[in-house]
Amino acid sequence: MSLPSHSLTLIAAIGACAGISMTVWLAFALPARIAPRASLLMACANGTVMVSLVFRLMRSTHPGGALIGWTGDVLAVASAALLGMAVTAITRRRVPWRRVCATVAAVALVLLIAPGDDLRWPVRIVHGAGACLMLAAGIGAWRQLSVDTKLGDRLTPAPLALPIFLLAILMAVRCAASFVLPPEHLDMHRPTPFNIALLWGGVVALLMQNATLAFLVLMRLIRRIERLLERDPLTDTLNRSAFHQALNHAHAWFRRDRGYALVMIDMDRFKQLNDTLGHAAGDAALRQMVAVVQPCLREVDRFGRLGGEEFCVLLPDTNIAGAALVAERMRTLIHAEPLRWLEQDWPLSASFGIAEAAATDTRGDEVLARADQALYRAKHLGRNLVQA
Ligand SMILES: Nc1nc2c(ncn2[C@@H]2O[C@H](COP(=O)(O)OP(=O)(O)OP(=O)(O)O)[C@@H](O)[C@H]2O)c(=O)[nH]1
Repeated sequence: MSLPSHSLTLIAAIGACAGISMTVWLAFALPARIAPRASLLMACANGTVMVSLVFRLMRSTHPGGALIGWTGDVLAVASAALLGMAVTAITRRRVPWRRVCATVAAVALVLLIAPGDDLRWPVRIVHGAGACLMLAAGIGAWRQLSVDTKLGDRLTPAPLALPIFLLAILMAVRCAASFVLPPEHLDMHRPTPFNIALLWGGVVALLMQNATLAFLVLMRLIRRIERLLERDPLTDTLNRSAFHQALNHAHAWFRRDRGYALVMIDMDRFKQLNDTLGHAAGDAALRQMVAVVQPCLREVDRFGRLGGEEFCVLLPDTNIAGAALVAERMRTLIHAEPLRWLEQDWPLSASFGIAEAAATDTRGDEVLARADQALYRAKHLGRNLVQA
């Protein structure tokens, strides 16, 4: 029976895929500086795959070179560890450097004391450890993608974690094969159907892994750009256009029987603060006000800056009585914490106007206009007040 391809061609294909991927990830990490930490780890992982393949091939051509074989094996485990760390870097923030380095060092030590003349031992140790590392990375990626609400609203974790699990399965299969197959069949040079199938799996898994990680990096980038487009840079609340979008969305739901209320907030005598303490103090007061009222809000509430020192909070599923309670709590908290600036305290306060969506409102802007009128009344009645 003629085999579909020679194993050496497939090993070269894995090396070429790893080399091309390494170059792309290096371009991501260095000139483009896109997710530099994860990209650099992916470049190192692919580079290590390439170098380890060369060393492990040399083991067959230099059968006596125990050090060559050992280096190739350690690099193979290191490549699995680096791939796992890259996945962690892109899905989580903290990479467990110490734990992974200790695992690779322990595997290197075990490989040193294992019988060098029997290929089954390095295959068991390298692929057993590699499978465990990839499994841990896959589970970590799955968990993180399941709880990551920023990505979770668009992506499901299964297709993203799948290539990592595929690599873990391939490594586990080769580890298991070392208990069943005769040692000479474990040499990947030999074009046995098992080796060919495993090598094809390696090519596919490597390509899928790189494509998935690149996709995740791009998703993060898109999220960051979207965030920059919708956020106010000073206070990190929604900017005017993003808030209006949220308001229109809430009003569309209101027509389907989901009420909402608005709370307009305007800092009192802010011009005086700016003129006395300076613009930087004014900016600090705005940031402090936002930080102080944030704990009063639920996750579904939307907080936006409409301009200057004027803000608005959208409270879904809330009536006017609920909005009054929230606004009163905010008012008390703002007033309780003066701005500490250059060793002096400046009293802060804000006025509030609240309104609830009514059946006669055709657009969200009409509710906003009512909240604005209520705010005007609060200012007119002496400030530091909530008005409906
Ligand atoms: N520091 C700072 N000041 C701002 C910002 N945006 C607007 N302002 C200032 O906010 C002040 C708003 O002043 P007014 O509209 O007169 O309001 P006010 O002094 O708070 O008076 P009342 O609302 O009636 O209590 C102006 O001096 C603006 O220059 C900002 O981003 N940072």
